[in-house]
Amino acid sequence: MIEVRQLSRHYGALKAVQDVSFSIDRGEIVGLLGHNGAGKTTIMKMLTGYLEPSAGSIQIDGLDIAEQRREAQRRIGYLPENCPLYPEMTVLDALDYQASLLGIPIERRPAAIRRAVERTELGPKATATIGTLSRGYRQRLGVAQAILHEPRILILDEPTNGLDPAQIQHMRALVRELAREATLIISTHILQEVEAVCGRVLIMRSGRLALDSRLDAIGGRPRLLVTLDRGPDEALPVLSALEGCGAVTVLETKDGVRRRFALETEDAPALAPRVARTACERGWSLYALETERQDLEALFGAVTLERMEVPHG
Ligand SMILES: Nc1ncnc2c1ncn2[C@@H]1O[C@H](COP(=O)(O)OP(=O)(O)OP(=O)(O)O)[C@@H](O)[C@H]1O
Repeated sequence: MIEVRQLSRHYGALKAVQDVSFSIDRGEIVGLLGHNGAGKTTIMKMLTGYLEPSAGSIQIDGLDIAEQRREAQRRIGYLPENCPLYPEMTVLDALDYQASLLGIPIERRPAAIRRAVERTELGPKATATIGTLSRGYRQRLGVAQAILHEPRILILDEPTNGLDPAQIQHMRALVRELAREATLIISTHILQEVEAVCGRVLIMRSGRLALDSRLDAIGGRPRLLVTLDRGPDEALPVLSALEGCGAVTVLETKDGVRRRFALETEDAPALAPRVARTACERGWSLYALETERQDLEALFGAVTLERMEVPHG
């Protein structure tokens, strides 16, 4: 659905985006993650046809954005980072104006506007002037403008930026709702944003794509963490002998009584009940039994650890 090949964009000597390639299938929700200045907005502007790449190609639904820009843009809805809105217009006027810019025929506009208002729950503010809206409602209006023409691809730049926690919850619910009918790319520097709504993450670092991974693949195979009231001398031989258990590592001693062990295994859900049964049979106290997963935060930290300067020249 989206094919990006060796995309680069330079601003003078500054290499804002360098040699980035990825493809996105229909129905995916992809988080584009990176520190400030990593190149996220530059990529989004190129995907939406508002900025020309210095090198590389972008295909949207099989259309080359350099050659069939208008056609490709018709398939895309875009919420820019600072969505420009006219404060003196009402919500309905703004949507009507946007519908005309999008080329929606006049007879189809009322239905398109009604549907966008319903989906973004803007009904109570439909006749309010934009200048009186809260930040949350303005963002919803930005999204409503982006979905008026029912695009197959939605690109949202920092959709929860500046929202309060309740507004963030609402925006996330809206994003999930929108994803039922469209492919979504969401740019953010907030990890929780990606974990809350995305199935896949692209991490940018200094203009380059540092990681492209499905979220459920992050962290690899989880270890089983076991907290017992037994020391390594007693527990290690028993745990290591359990069916399906690989190497066992002693992690730490908790309060002098509880010990934590990490069990490597191909199948943590199958090993967990064996550990519980064995502890019970031996009269050990089992304080905790949990699977370990390297989370996105750890990964993001590792991938973006070196905050490299954007190279010049
Ligand atoms: N029009 C421009 N002219 C010159 N440099 C620019 C321009 N737009 C962006 N840059 C620079 O390109 C780099 C990438 O910027 P970009 O806005 O794409 O990053 P970002 O990841 O979206 O950051 P943020 O999270 O802060 O929005 C930055 O160093 C930025 O200063």
